[in-house]
Amino acid sequence: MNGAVFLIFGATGDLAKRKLFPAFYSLYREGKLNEHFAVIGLARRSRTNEQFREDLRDSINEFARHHVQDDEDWAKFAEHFEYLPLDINNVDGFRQLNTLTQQLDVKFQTNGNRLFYLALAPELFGNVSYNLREGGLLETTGWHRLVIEKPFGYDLESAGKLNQQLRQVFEEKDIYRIDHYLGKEMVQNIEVVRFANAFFEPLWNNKYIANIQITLGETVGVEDRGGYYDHSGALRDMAQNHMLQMLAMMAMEPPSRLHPEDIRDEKVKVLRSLRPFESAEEVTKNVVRGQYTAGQLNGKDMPAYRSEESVNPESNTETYLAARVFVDNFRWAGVPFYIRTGKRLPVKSTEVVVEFKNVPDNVYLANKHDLQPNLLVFRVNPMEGIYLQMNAKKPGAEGVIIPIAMDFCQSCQVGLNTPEAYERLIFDAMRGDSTYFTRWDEVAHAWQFVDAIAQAWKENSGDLAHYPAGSWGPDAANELLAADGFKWWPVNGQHEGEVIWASQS
Ligand SMILES: NC(=O)C1=CN([C@@H]2O[C@H](COP(=O)(O)OP(=O)(O)OC[C@H]3O[C@@H](n4cnc5c(N)ncnc54)[C@H](OP(=O)(O)O)[C@@H]3O)[C@@H](O)[C@H]2O)C=CC1
Ligand SMILES: O=C1O[C@H](COP(=O)(O)O)[C@@H](O)[C@H](O)[C@H]1O
Repeated sequence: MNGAVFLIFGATGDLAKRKLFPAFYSLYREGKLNEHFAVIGLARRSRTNEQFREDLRDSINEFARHHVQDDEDWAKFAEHFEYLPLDINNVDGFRQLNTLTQQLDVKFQTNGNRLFYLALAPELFGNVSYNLREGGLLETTGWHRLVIEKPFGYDLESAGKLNQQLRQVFEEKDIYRIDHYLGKEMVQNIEVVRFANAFFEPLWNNKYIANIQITLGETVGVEDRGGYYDHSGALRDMAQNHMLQMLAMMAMEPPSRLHPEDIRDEKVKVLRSLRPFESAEEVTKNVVRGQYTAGQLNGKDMPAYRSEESVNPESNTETYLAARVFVDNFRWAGVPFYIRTGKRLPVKSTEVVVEFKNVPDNVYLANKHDLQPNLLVFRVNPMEGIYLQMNAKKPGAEGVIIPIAMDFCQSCQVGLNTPEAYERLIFDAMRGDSTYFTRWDEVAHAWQFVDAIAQAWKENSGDLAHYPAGSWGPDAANELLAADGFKWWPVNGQHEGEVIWASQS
């Protein structure tokens, strides 16, 4: 690693405080950031370097997985951080920023490498990139990379405009679009489990898989992001990005090489193969949307979405979505992918369940055993691990078959040592590895797919179902699977059937 100056735009904001600064500290503590780095925090409000470093220390103590040990250690880390008040619309401020960056480049020997992290509202991305160029910040011999946060646009058209603005200044290879789900340990593990195991790879197709279910459930409501969320909803906030990215990881073909572009090529082929919804009727038949009303969660009263701060009291924004999606290619023809996400659900849990088809009518089925399907579950969040359910003979009992499980709980083993998604992604951006960032064509295909849903909803607000906070969403989401002869499998370690053996070690 040859060092870099990191310029964090939006350094006084929530993302910087909760995710970015803690990630820098963990990288430093783990030796992944050597002494050749500097961080410049940028935002409009005034802060001295000392105040900024105090804020930094508070955020690390509150949110980082490594806490600050002693003052000497802290001082060594903190001296890499400086703050400059800057309004991104003020080009002169960028010239001043360039001078400071050059000084830090010399001081920490970072070879002219610069990473610009835009933890800002997307409307500001275009101006920042123009002003980076006008301010001379791209005139060094090192590399220049732009890391940007979601949401990347509001629909295909706005995303396209945003992309054009960025591309006037940066090449695609230097744009790192964050989807923090791609930084999660178990999402990255999907490809390893799929492609490194002889007993999964041959079965990974429509001959053996009945359906795939992706659940991304949250107990939280909209917290202090009501203004943003009411404009976005679950479709744009979660489905367009995290859910379709996970679907692509599950469905993609094996890449020919483990090169970022090869992996992204395979993912984009999946997104291109999503069967589009051609009419409002198709959307109604395949997509359920809901909004939470007042309810109870973990014994506490929860307000209705429409009573949340900064939310329109008559809002029709969806806080829940479930959909039946098909990938129209040779491997997946006829296999439904069911996706669901919602706020104020009973548990925080992200899981992907692969339900295998049952064995043919063999001697066991002929004997009228009620065989449970085999399940492979990727537990992404908060518990991390892999769960495999199969059928076996109940010990001692005559002819009784029961489901047993192999339950690998990775988070029980490595616990706090698992790097946080942002830590991993900042490290990758620093190394120039774009594998787990989204390329423009992926983003564009994902928008194209969800735009058809958004358009149908815009024309008909009548099919918004309501669900009480603390429930699993509208009944229509169960009916969606029941119509195909399936059901949602329980998540968060609450699987059905008599599990007689679970290994947690
Ligand atoms: N918070 C989160 O968990 C997540 C956030 N994101 C995305 O990250 C981005 C940032 O989010 P978040 O941190 O929550 O937002 P905040 O509103 O908390 O922070 C916004 C930051 O932008 C700065 N800012 C605003 N206008 C200007 C300006 N004209 N010039 C310079 N700085 C400016 C603000 O500082 P000041 O007022 O001092 O100028 C502040 O530091 C958004 O795109 C969001 O969607 C994505 C996923 C999760
Ligand atoms: O991007 C987002 O993700 C979070 C959920 O992320 P997780 O890592 O906590 O599962 C979600 O709450 C937020 O609305 C969305 O913008």
